[in-house]
Amino acid sequence: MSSQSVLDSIIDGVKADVAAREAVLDLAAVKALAAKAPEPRDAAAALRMPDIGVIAEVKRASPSKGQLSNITDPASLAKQYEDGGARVISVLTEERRFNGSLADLDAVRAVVDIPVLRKDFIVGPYQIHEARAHGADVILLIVAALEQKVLASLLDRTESLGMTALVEVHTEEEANRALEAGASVVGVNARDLKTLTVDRDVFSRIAPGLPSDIVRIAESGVRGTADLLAYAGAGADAVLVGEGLVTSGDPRAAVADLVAAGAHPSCPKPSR
Ligand SMILES: O=P(O)(O)OC[C@@H](O)[C@@H](O)c1c[nH]c2ccccc12
Repeated sequence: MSSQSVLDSIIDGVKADVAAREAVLDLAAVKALAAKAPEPRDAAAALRMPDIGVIAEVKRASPSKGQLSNITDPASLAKQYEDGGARVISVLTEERRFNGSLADLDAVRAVVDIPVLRKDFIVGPYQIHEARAHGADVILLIVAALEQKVLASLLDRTESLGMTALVEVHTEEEANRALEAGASVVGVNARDLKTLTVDRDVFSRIAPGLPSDIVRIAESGVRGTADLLAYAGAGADAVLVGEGLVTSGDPRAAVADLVAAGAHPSCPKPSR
């Protein structure tokens, strides 16, 4: 058997799940639903605001840790994140490894006023229209999972539907591909999706090389304010936090702590 990375095996499952959904609701039908969805909220503008933004994630489980939190009411969790000062809510919709769903996305989008990110492994246009149909304002595009032409066309499609693409990279080469595809919001994931190891220094190696007009998001590994400050020092506009919030016991307070650290005069500020 050839050696399959974690990412490859997740993508195989996602493709099977997308095919099953598309057999029930075809592309034309999902496009029609997307056209009737509420207008997208401007996430790029939210992320360009002063101070360090917090993107708070609804994350039940992960391939590296298994179950993280028994989230029975994702809408209430998202509302607590919003009350704590989050700028964007991320909702994992991948089912097999992250135990998420589009129902979680629906529930969250209905109760918050800030932009919502559909966090999934996007492999083709169907999921982009589907994200919009379920109210997503932002979608994640993972460079490591997409060929260059596909990445560029999915980015175009995302923007033509009025949404923002958060383009995720883990290496300099991937960062160059993201820029070449036209990304304006780049996320540097400290977690290598092929091996699941976390290295927070990946952000400080890649972010300074990005053009100054690019919004820079530091993803993964934020367990407290010290991690936020370190990412801010390396040029982050925002941090994306999952595990640290869902395991905190008080999600509103945990977000509020991060937001306060990011607004403190001693915190390095985005240079734009
Ligand atoms: O739970 P953490 O370490 O705070 O990480 C959040 C987020 O960065 C992580 O969930 C993530 C980043 N990129 C992804 C891509 C797919 C699935 C999940 C992710």
